[in-house]
Amino acid sequence: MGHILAIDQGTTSSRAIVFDAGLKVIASAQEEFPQHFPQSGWVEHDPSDLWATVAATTRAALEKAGLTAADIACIGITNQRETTVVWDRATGEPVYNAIVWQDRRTAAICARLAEQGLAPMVTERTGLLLDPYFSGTKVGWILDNVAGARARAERGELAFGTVDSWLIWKLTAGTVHATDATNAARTMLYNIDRGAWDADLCKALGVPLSMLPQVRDSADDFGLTRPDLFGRAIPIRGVAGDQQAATVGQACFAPGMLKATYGTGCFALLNTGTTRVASQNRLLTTIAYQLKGQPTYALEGSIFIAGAVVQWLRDGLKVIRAAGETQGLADAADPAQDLVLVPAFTGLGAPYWQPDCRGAVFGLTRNSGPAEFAKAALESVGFQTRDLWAAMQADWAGGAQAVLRVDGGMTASDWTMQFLSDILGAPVDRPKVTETTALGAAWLAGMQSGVCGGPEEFSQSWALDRRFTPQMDESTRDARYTRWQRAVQATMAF
Ligand SMILES: Nc1ncnc2c1ncn2[C@@H]1O[C@H](COP(=O)(O)OP(=O)(O)O)[C@@H](O)[C@H]1O
Ligand SMILES: O=P(O)(O)OC[C@H](O)CO
Repeated sequence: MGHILAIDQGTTSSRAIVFDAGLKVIASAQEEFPQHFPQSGWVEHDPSDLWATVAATTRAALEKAGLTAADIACIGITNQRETTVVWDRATGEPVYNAIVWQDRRTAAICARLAEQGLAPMVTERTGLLLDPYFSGTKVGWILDNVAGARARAERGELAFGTVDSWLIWKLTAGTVHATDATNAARTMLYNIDRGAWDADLCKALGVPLSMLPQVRDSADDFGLTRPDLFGRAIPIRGVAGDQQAATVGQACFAPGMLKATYGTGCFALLNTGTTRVASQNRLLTTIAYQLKGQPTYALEGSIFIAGAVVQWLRDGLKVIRAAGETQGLADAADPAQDLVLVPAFTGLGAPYWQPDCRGAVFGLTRNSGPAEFAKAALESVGFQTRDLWAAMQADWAGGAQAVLRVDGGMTASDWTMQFLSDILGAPVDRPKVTETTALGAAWLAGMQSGVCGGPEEFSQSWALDRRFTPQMDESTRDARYTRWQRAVQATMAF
């Protein structure tokens, strides 16, 4: 007893991590699953793959830890957000593949709803922008494109859930249909002021209220796992979307605290406390976490390409074999050249929200080669973060704290973290524990079960690995950022 199991169901893989009561990682297991791209701009997952990899990695992590279910006090779940699953309540069978957050198939639906004047209501009530990124239009698409689905949904036979709800349903043998407030806040169907599903938005998007899960706190009772799954029923006590779980895992509990997670994309969240802040700079307003019925809000900036630009150097340009090689190349780049890469491979996210523009490189010379490309690629991550940082500083009168906490796979790159600090003109803190997302989910569950202490005690356990401090002089910083802004404007104008 006393151990905590975190399930981290991500976009490309599922992971299970066993923590001890002191939140130290004991063992972990990870499994990738297939991505389906049935048409350009469409991205799907098979919900049974999500479930099978979660069940398998959970068993594998327990085995590696040398523990059984009897040693596990509770489970915390964290998940890729917005991804949409619709299933039959009686059979538990999905009616369609999961439509993934990256999927753009509902762009035309969003454009039509915008023409009807829905955008202001979406932003006012949900804190989001009317965009295919979120779940609402994906649910409508399934009901309108799967034969008989709408009629079945209207008869109350179908259930909708983000990935957390789907996993809870499977783990509890269909006895619990629930989600937490952070995941609900990403659906475009949830009123973040009233803390309830919004009947008007559900009507406008054609989603019957009967399909929706019950919304609970992020630390709450989400039922017991089927005893036969892991050998004993384990209580599920924590749930949060992955970027929110990382915010919690980074102990960003005080207003003004800010984290950025650098994986495939980058997601920055600024804690704005119990007051909701409306962005004037095209950031999202979201729920960072909800404890004891009280939501804590955040401003969020989402960048779609961060670590993915390094994958492009490796798999697209083939100028590196492994991500770690970028550092040596960037160091070797000709300082006289100043390539600017705008990695709008799938459009630009916050604060531009330009789904249709595509990437560009500026400043090429005959001497531009792999080293200059690598340097420009790593720098693009810093520049994009500065865009978010500037929007956050402008949006929040409280004044964002002048330190950025970072996590995610790409923070392994010291070069990128140093440039990030240089271009922000602010310290960048990398913690010792980089399993921040799983840690956040584990803590939520552990606190709810009484295994872990409250936010203050957890904050004290946050430990610094390395602080990067700005080395660039101010005029260089300003000149370089101005050049980036010109490059972005030129890319969007093309
Ligand atoms: N040393 C490194 N230098 C630069 N990028 C890196 C390095 N190590 C990992 N990355 C990038 O980090 C990303 C993986 O981070 P991870 O947090 O596992 O992402 P995700 O959860 O989105 O799959 C990859 O896109 C990879 O290119
Ligand atoms: O699964 P990740 O880490 O790519 O995160 C995806 C985000 O939750 C999408 O909003």
